Amino acid sequence: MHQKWLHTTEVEVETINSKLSFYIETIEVSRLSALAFYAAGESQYKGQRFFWQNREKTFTLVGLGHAYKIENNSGDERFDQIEKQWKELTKNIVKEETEPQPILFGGFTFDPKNDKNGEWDRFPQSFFSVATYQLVIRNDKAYISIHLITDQHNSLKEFEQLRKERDQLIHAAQVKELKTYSKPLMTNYREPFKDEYLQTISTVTNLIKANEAKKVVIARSLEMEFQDTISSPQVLSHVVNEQPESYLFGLEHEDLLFFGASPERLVKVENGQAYSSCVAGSIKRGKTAEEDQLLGESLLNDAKNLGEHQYVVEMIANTFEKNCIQYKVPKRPKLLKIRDIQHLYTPVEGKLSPDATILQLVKLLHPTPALGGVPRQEAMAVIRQNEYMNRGLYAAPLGWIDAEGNGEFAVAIRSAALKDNKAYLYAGGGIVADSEPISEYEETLVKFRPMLRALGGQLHE
Ligand SMILES: C=C(O[C@@H]1C=C(C(=O)O)C=C[C@H]1O)C(=O)O
Ligand SMILES: [Mg+2]
Repeated sequence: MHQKWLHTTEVEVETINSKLSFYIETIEVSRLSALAFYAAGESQYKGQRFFWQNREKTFTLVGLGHAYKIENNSGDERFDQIEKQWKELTKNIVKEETEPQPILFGGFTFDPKNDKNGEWDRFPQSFFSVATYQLVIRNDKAYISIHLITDQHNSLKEFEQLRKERDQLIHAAQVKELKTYSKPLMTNYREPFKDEYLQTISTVTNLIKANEAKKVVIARSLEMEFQDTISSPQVLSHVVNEQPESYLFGLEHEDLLFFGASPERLVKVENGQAYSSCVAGSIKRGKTAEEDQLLGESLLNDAKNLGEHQYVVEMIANTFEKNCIQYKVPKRPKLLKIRDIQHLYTPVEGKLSPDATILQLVKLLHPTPALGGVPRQEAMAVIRQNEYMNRGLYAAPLGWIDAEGNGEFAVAIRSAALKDNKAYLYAGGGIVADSEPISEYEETLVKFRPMLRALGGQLHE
């Protein structure tokens, strides 16, 4: 395979606690499957990998190993802290010398105040890393960067070691390129707290009718068990093959893999331009083109769904109003059609004010009323009290930033957590005054489908 050396750089870093050196080397490789590169890290870097692909499939990112972790359990301060530490680490990086730049990838959990135990117990409130091996694929070009961040002065030997390993990983990825993966064999399927969930929907509609909130998003989980422990390239390969119209993501933390295929952008910033999307209001896809169109039209005219949607538009527009020099919001929603479901969709776009940043927008936007509710604090309290699970990263901001202020975060829905031979799938929906328990329940079944399919579980048609 063709390889071209691009740059080797050393940057000094001064953090509050220490002086570090940040070594970066990037090569361009002629052609590489992102998933095969991820799979090549199976023995050395299991538990320290990530995978990301944007909706348009113009940007793919894979990370193997943690060159540096930035994590915290700082509640409301967590966004500012991540931003501050990332700025410290990358302050001396000169863009022109390090293209593509080092990327920080990770997520913020949905609600730091949720203390329910379960699969998320060991996961911090914010978890980000710079990968030891970073693969970026964009404009049909693949770049692999080695990152070494160390307080040792003479690291040439260590760096030489990393170069050797990089070449082995590339070789292993080429060997694995055409590998196909089977579906896991499911042995058990549970729908925990189904009756409680139905009851909660009535409780919440009553709270809303009594004016205690206007909208609250209530979610639930499914549990599946498998004959064997599932590898994360195995599930990711199915997601990649089956969900072309979504953000695709996988994030490993110790023995947990969180993965999914979300249609929903929280925020993207590119050269000072910010983009968000209001996605709320749902209906299934039709079996024929005609039925699909009729369903879509009924969604566009349905008062309950338009109500759910409008709360999101108001809140996101408001945030752009305060953080942009100019911004635009279409008057009416369009349809966003993905494999299993169609949604009401309003894109929002604006030119960021000079002092606004992507992480500030993440902090202000999360959770939008598409995942939390209105008013925000009241809705969060209702969720904490009424949901029978800890959302962890489900419905939370997940994505990346670079050293220049560019980046993108999706809302991590249509997602699941995988641990050993068990999977926990998550789905919810926006509850408003006229929501009905059974139709909300059915809406969650449709929303579970992408992950059920990837995991080889039965589909509730
Ligand atoms: C909460 C989820 O989805 C959100 C809720 C929607 C709704 O209630 O109509 C639609 C899209 C998402 O913003 C989920 O998929 O779990
Ligand atoms: Mg809904």
